[in-house]
Amino acid sequence: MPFIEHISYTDLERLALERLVPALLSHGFCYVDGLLGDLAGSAVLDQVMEMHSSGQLQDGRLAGSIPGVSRRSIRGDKIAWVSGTERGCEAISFLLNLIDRLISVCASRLGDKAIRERSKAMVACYPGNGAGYVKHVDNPNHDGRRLTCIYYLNKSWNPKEHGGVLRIFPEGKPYVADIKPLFDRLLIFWSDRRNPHEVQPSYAFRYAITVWYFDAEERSQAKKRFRDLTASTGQQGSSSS
Ligand SMILES: COc1ccc2cc(-c3cnc(C(=O)NCC(=O)O)c(O)c3)ccc2c1
Ligand SMILES: [Mn+2]
Repeated sequence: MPFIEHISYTDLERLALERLVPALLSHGFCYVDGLLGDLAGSAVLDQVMEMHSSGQLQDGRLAGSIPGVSRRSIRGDKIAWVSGTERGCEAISFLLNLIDRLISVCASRLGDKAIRERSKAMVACYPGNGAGYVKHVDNPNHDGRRLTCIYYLNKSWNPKEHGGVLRIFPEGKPYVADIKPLFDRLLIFWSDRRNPHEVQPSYAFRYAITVWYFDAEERSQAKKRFRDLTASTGQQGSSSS
């Protein structure tokens, strides 16, 4: 049996190991362009636009309401949650499967062996009326979300005209990172307080698909806290996204 001099990684694994993992460890965020290619990327875009035009995207909710402050002034997106098995989501399912494989390779190198599950995919459209999303942290209080992955779908996006830049304010760093929501771009960042971020006002339809990957231990602790809370207050626990 000849000695195998090298293990041939697939392009996906090479991308994860040589680009994504080093960037996540050093900067806490990274993005990849041309993830699916034009054909598959356009198939995902077509399915998202069909969801939008058929009225399947609803106003994005907030984790908690603030008296006297309109929800829209905080986040103006319209969203739908998909598992990928729905009819008309075949291309979205292909995308989710690819991101799952990418993250599973990364997780083993990020010291996060416990990343075993993720949220459903949040299909979002900022309607282009100047709405954005104020500066926030996705997971400020240990709800289990470890990585945020956002796949952008916006062809010929010009921030000067359309705005809609995602600005990340990496904790403790002297710079901000402005990420254009460009077609076939995948952005990955730590979901916790390391990465406060905002969506600047958008002046054209701005499509994205987001999935959050959970740290299994933190997620189960958060679910336990939620069960204890609802048991002690006697409220019906709402299903969390
Ligand atoms: C309680 O139910 C829900 C349901 C959905 C929720 C979605 C978000 C969310 C968080 N971050 C972003 C973001 O940062 N987007 C960056 C970009 O598009 O470039 C975004 O678009 C949406 C927050 C809270 C939610 C609560
Ligand atoms: Mn966010």
